[in-house]
Amino acid sequence: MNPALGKFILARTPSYILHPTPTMNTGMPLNTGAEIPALGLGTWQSAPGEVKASVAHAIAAGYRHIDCAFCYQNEEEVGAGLAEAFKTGVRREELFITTKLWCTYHTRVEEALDLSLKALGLEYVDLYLVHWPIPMNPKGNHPLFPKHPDGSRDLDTSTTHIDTWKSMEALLSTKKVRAIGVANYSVPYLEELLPHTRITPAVNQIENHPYLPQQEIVDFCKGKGIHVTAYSPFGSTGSPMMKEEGVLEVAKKHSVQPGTVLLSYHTARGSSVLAKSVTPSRIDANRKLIYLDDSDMAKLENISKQKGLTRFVYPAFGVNLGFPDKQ
Ligand SMILES: NC(=O)C1=CN([C@@H]2O[C@H](COP(=O)(O)OP(=O)(O)OC[C@H]3O[C@@H](n4cnc5c(N)ncnc54)[C@H](OP(=O)(O)O)[C@@H]3O)[C@@H](O)[C@H]2O)C=CC1
Ligand SMILES: O=C[C@H](O)[C@@H](O)[C@@H](O)[C@H](O)C(=O)O
Repeated sequence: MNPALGKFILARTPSYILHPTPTMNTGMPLNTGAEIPALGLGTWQSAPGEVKASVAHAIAAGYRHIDCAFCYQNEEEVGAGLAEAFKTGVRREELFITTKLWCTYHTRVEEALDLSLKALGLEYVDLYLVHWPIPMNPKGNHPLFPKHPDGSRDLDTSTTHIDTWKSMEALLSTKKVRAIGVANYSVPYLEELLPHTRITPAVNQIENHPYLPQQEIVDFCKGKGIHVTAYSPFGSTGSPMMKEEGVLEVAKKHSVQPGTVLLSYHTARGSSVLAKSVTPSRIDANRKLIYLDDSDMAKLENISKQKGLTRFVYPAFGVNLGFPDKQ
């Protein structure tokens, strides 16, 4: 097309077409050909007695993406919430369910998946993630969090996350997973893994918010066709980021709640995002996403430039996970 004509058309195209407002179920493309809904309900630290109702409420309110993990020890209750939703006529294929391989199961990948599927009451998950790239002793003093007498984590050094990935790849032919991916992978860990993969991870799920933009990972993943899902968008437990001044300013400008800004920050970057709540009114409020323009994003990006980086989730594995803020 003639460049001048292109410019003319662009100048007259309404901005809502150029920058369509994302919705909670905007599908974001994965390298498998499937799509992941922009917003997912988180279930970490959703207590027993609360999580069934929160999952059922979220699905009734329109959520289609639920994030789970074996180590959250609540998959059975999540499954009860899913069963409730199915009773109302929601079909399995309308949902996008993620769960994760826990560290003490790196040498028992299919066994771990089967345990999660049984608890969730599902025949398959849409996405199965390696929760952390650190294998832990499967025969230690605790099934999930084995420790040495000095209190340090009991790691399994007889295997590596590359071996784990090969077992993940083998799951695809079982039809019990639609896609496989990783979580908490830094650039150095991805660089170590990718030369050994037959299947590129579909997703890298990482902590992400204006206090921890992790632009280097977001850019690296984009270049490799790996979709980024952001976790702890509110700063995790107690949602500390909701009170951040820069976030409040952008929220005021758009007449929305700070949570809307914190969630929309990710869709503006092409990432999906997980928001945890067990409170019905918050589950409802978190559905709203808006379009943030370059000036909004610049303001949000400025927060960590001025205040420094904060990482809220960093379990004491006792190894260098390769994140620049933790060197
Ligand atoms: N792969 C991984 O290693 C990790 C994955 N994740 C995933 O990401 C999800 C989200 O991250 P998470 O760390 O849980 O934290 P979030 O950043 O989602 O924050 C959760 C906290 O925010 C509160 N909250 C939620 N919505 C609102 C609202 N509208 N107004 C005020 N407060 C609100 C919740 O309270 P309440 O529930 O009481 O309403 C809870 O205290 C997890 O649940 C999990 O699924 C998270 C961490 C690590
Ligand atoms: O997904 C949430 C987090 O990764 C959580 O599973 C870990 O932080 C875990 O509690 C640990 O101590 O290793």
